[in-house]
Amino acid sequence: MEVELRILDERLRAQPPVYATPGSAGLDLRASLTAPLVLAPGACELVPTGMAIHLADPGYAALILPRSGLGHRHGLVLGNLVGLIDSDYQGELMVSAWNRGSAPFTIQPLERIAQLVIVPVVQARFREVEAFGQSSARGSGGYGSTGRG
Ligand SMILES: O=c1ccn([C@H]2C[C@H](O)[C@@H](COP(=O)(O)OP(=O)(O)OP(=O)(O)O)O2)c(=O)[nH]1
Ligand SMILES: [Mg+2]
Repeated sequence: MEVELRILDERLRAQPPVYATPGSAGLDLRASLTAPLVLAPGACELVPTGMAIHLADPGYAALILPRSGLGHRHGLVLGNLVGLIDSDYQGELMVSAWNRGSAPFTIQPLERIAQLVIVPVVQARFREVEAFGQSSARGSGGYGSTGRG
C-alpha cells in the first residue's frame, strides 16, 4: 500500500519514518521539538511529529500507540490512550504525550516517542431492527458473565 506523506520538519529528511525491521507493524514517530520537553509526573502535552499522512481510502485508519519500552519503563504513554487517525485527516500527526510515571521524563528533540500502525477499517451500514434476527450463545451477557479463571 502506498500512502502520501508530507514532511513538515526538514530535520526528518535525515531520519525519515521507516519500519525498523521487515516485520515491524509500527512506524516510529519522532518528536518535532526544538528543545527538550520536560514532562512532570502526570503531565500531558501535545507533541507535533513533523509529518502528515493522507490515507485517503476510508477502508484504512491509523492508530498511534505507545512504544512498549518507553511506556513500561518510563511511563511515557498517550493522554488519549490510543490516537485514531482518520483516512481523511491531512493535518500534522500529533502525539498526546502523557507521563503516567512518578519521575519527570524529558523528551529530546526528534526522539521516537510513539508509533503509527495502519489498520483496515469497515464502515458499516446500520439497519435498524426491532429485534435481532438470530439469537446467539452469549445473548446480552457480558462483564464477566462467563466467569473467572
Ligand atoms: O493522537 C491523535 C489523535 C488524533 N489526531 C488527529 C487525526 C484525527 O483524524 C483527528 C481527529 O481525531 P479524533 O476524531 O479522535 O478526535 P475528535 O476529538 O473526535 O476530533 P474531531 O471532532 O476533529 O473528529 O485528530 C492526531 O493527530 N493524533
Ligand atoms: Mg472525531
